[in-house]
Amino acid sequence: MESFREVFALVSEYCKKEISQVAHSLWIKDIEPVKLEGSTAYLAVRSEFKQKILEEKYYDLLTRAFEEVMGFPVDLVITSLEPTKAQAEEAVEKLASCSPEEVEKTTAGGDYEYTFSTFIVGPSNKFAHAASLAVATNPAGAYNPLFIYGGSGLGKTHLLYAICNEVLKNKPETNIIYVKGENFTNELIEAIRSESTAEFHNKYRQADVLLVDDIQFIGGKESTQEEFFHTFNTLYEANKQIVLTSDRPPKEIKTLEDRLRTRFEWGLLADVQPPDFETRVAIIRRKAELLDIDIPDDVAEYMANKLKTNIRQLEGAVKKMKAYKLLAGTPPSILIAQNAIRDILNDHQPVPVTIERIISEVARTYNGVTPQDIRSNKRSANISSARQVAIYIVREITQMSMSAIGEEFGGRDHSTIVYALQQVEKNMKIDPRYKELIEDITKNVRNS
Ligand SMILES: Nc1ncnc2c1ncn2[C@@H]1O[C@H](COP(=O)(O)OP(=O)(O)OP(=O)(O)O)[C@@H](O)[C@H]1O
Repeated sequence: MESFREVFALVSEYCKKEISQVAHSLWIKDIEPVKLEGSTAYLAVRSEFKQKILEEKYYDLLTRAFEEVMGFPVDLVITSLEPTKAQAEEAVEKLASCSPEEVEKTTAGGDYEYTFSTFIVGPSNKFAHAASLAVATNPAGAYNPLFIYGGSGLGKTHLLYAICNEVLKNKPETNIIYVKGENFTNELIEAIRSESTAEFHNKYRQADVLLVDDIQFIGGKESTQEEFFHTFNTLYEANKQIVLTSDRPPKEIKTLEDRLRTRFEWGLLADVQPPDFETRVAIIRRKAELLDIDIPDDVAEYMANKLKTNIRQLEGAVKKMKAYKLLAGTPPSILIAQNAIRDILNDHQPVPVTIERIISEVARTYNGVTPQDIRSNKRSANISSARQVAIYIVREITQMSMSAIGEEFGGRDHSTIVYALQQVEKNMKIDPRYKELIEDITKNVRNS
């Protein structure tokens, strides 16, 4: 028996080289080598789900690995065992440290479409929902533009896609363009670089419905705002529907040009707020249904009490419960919910903002300046100014030491960094627009 364990250790090693580490630790590592009878190898796993995955996805790999190790072809028989309590506890422990991507893999197939029918309506979002539905059933005939704003994970993107799906259902030939504010900027930069701005204009100005997610990202970016202004006017005058989302209302996007701000306010502003308790419970039930898992009422209520501000987190917790059930064989309970919620809250700690992100956000704001320019020694006024702003924001957000910042910006010394910080602080005092620009870039970096 011991020797079969040793054989399997080699098989496992072989597999490790062939697949990702995550896949290996999730599917192969815990396989129990039961016995070898003649040329048949018996393996056991702790759930039917794992057994199914192994049979469907890893059977060939395991067969190859056995043949490689044993020197002759081997038949595989994979069975599933009910987990013992200790095994279940161990699995819970292991799952607690799974990344969202790993959990995502185990719940793959539970995806649903972002439509109005999968959107749960409650007091916190009923206005935005009604406005979106009106726009979807009667594009450019209800509210134009529709501007939806609110915190992260509260359903703005879901509503945009729901509009898109509904419009296409009623009129499949509609030319709908969905774009993220950040990508609109990137595409424009690319179009300018490759001298294809005419195509860029045409693409956006031919939309029947234009949906822009996270429009706040165009704030402070001159040519993007200019371009968007003309796109907006063309579409609006041609009676085409425009829907925008943002993490804040137009008046709070400080670096948005006034002419855009007023246009964004021409139609309807609709906010989405964090859902109340009943809506949270309803969302958990609906997500559980979509993922085909039973969550008892007391467990759903417990979860709704703990996760209050972000629907993405509620959804994540339901997915975790499903993963626990599939991988560890443990059905939803308050205990399991506690684990799932702890993971979710840990997973959603703000991701450390990287210097890369700050530099590219600053570069996007300064026309004609690239991230490479910011890190370089070039001294043109525009580049130096962008570099100073990047240095200031890096210091603000990361609290890194001056010399560490100097290293990041092409080996500059401590005094150069101090000088940059002083310059930015001085400019912020004398120029309110400059100050707003810096505040907006900082917000964008933090919220992205
Ligand atoms: N009312 C709702 N009913 C059902 N699911 C919802 C609801 N609101 C949000 N969700 C789900 O929560 C998740 C996050 O929603 P979404 O991506 O739309 O948020 P967002 O407001 O666009 O967030 P961000 O600003 O961070 O992009 C999605 O999976 C979405 O389906």
